[in-house]
Amino acid sequence: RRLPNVLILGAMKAGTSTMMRYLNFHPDVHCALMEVNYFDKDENYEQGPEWYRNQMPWSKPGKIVIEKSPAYLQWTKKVPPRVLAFNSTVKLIIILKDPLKRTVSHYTHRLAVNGPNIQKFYHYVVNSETKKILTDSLLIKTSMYYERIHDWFKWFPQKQFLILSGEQFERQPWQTLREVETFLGIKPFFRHEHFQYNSTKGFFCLKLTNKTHCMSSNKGRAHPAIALETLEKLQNFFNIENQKLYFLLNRTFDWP
Ligand SMILES: Nc1ncnc2c1ncn2[C@@H]1O[C@H](COP(=O)(O)OS(=O)(=O)O)[C@@H](OP(=O)(O)O)[C@H]1O
Repeated sequence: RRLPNVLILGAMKAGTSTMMRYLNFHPDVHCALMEVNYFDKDENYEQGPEWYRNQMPWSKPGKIVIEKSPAYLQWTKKVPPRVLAFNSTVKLIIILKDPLKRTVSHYTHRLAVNGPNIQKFYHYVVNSETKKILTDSLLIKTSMYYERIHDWFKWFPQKQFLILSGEQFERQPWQTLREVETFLGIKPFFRHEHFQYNSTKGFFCLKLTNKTHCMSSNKGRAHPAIALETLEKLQNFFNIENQKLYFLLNRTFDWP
């Protein structure tokens, strides 16, 4: 077992599990298929690097080992200095998706995990007294990409990051995977003809041999209807956040 030389930091609900599932088929890659949460959870970090290594898959020398824990793009004060102390040359991948859609997906995830009796979406994202956006709520904090990535850029040079569009990954996974292959310096493996659109799921599935690999039913869930007023309020908030992100990265994404 070898320690990872690539981390997928997040964002939670931006397509990170699908990315890991696909990359694990690449002959030069081994992926840890569980989220290890080594750098964010103190009780794991305190176990030390040997513990971390033992959570990794078996791997052959010279291959790429990838771990992903989307919490690494949530706890961005604590995690980056720990990662720097671990490996200053580690490659870092981030997938971003329209922050409004990501926030609703995050809430949908909570509904699925905790049941229908949790608070309404509005109460997770807006302070009902001040009517201000709850920037400390994990649902919002995770979608504040400018802040999260800016925190990471304090510790690692930009050239160590690959920042991907979750929308492009959904529409043309073969293209996004080619970007990853180039970034990792591994041979091109995934091709357009390996992907079949599944109209029931509403997503592409990977077909390498005669077996088709679709994500399970907890990926690509139907989202609950959210009041238009709440969505507009959030969109106004994210418009400003997104502009800051575009300036930081010197590129735009196709979000409204
Ligand atoms: N091929 C394929 N199949 C199914 N789902 C796909 C796929 N590609 C991307 N997605 C999107 O991935 C979203 C879940 O993101 P993550 O895997 O990052 O979630 S998690 O953080 O690991 O819980 C998931 O979000 P929801 O639609 O809210 O379930 C999908 O939008």
